[in-house]
Amino acid sequence: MIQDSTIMSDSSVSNEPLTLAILGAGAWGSALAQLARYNGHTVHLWSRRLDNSLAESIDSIDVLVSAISMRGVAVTIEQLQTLKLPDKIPIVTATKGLDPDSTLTPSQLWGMGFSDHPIVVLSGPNLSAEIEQGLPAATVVASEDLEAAKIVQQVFASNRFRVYTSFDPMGTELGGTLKNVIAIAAGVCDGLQLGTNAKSALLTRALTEIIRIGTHLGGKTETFFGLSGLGDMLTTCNSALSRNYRVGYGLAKGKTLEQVLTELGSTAEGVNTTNVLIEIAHREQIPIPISWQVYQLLNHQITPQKAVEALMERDLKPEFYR
Ligand SMILES: NC(=O)C1=CN([C@@H]2O[C@H](COP(=O)(O)OP(=O)(O)OC[C@H]3O[C@@H](n4cnc5c(N)ncnc54)[C@H](OP(=O)(O)O)[C@@H]3O)[C@@H](O)[C@H]2O)C=CC1
Ligand SMILES: O=C(CO)COP(=O)(O)O
Repeated sequence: MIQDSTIMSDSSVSNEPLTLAILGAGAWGSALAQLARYNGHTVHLWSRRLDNSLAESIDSIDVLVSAISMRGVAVTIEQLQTLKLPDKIPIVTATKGLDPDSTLTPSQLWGMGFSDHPIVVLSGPNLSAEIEQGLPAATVVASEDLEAAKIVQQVFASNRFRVYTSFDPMGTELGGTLKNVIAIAAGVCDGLQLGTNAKSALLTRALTEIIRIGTHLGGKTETFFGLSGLGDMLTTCNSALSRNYRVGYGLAKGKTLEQVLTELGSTAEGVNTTNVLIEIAHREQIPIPISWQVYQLLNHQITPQKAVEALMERDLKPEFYR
């Protein structure tokens, strides 16, 4: 029998200290910087607010990591294209969002902007506050270029952060992105105190919905059952640390969206993602009933209570189609 250690060991990837640029010094960029430094790597952390230039930050780096919110991705790619990025280094995208102008994912934008570089998606159940406390967590690094994924795996993997590789960047990225919409619904469910049965039904049907549209967009079914899919959905939908969950919870408690977002004071990607997702679903004719209720709620077209009623009163059907 082949031993697990035989399958896992990989001597082709070196453990030597590397130099990284991490773009985005918000909650996630800072946590990723802490993980890389814990492994002895040098990190140039860049954001608009910090007093360092983008050109200096990418000088002589081995890996580029983007942990910028969705709204900053396209503009940062444009800025980087005017600079000299070291040849062929892996570009890691850790953003969970959809671009409102093109409806593309961050990895698609990076791939179009830097077609000579391997693109690696990093995504999983990774609440930054828990990671910064040193609590154990796991994630996925996915790329069509396995060697690049293995380099990124070595950069971040440690006794507190377990990193798996995957060949499915689209599925990995969409799992982390689409669950933010469902986290808003989960926050509503808990804010309205609908109970554990309702929450389980919501999350289970939401997974079916994510798989329906996620596979249509190119993700693999099994990826959505993994860490970056179901795993991240469970984390985000069950934690008050999640900003998307807090959006839904606040709306259920009668706050306005504007009030909730002001109180959060940081990125809740699910709000923008919902709008873009509905545009994609209409274009591609894919039914996504839970996300549709979230969309109506965020756009002041329905109350939280009416959204629940609408989901409960849909046409009856088999759970699975053959
Ligand atoms: N926090 C978490 O637990 C996790 C977050 N993520 C994802 O990571 C991404 C970032 O989240 P997070 O760090 O929490 O968010 P924050 O709000 O804490 O930080 C956002 C970062 O994006 C930068 N940014 C925003 N707009 C622009 C712009 N127009 N141009 C350049 N930079 C910009 C900000 O720059 P500046 O500092 O200059 O304002 C800041 O560094 C999101 O997509 C999120 O879904 C993924 C996993 C875990
Ligand atoms: O993606 C996350 C955890 O994996 C972070 O969730 P929030 O953006 O909702 O805080």
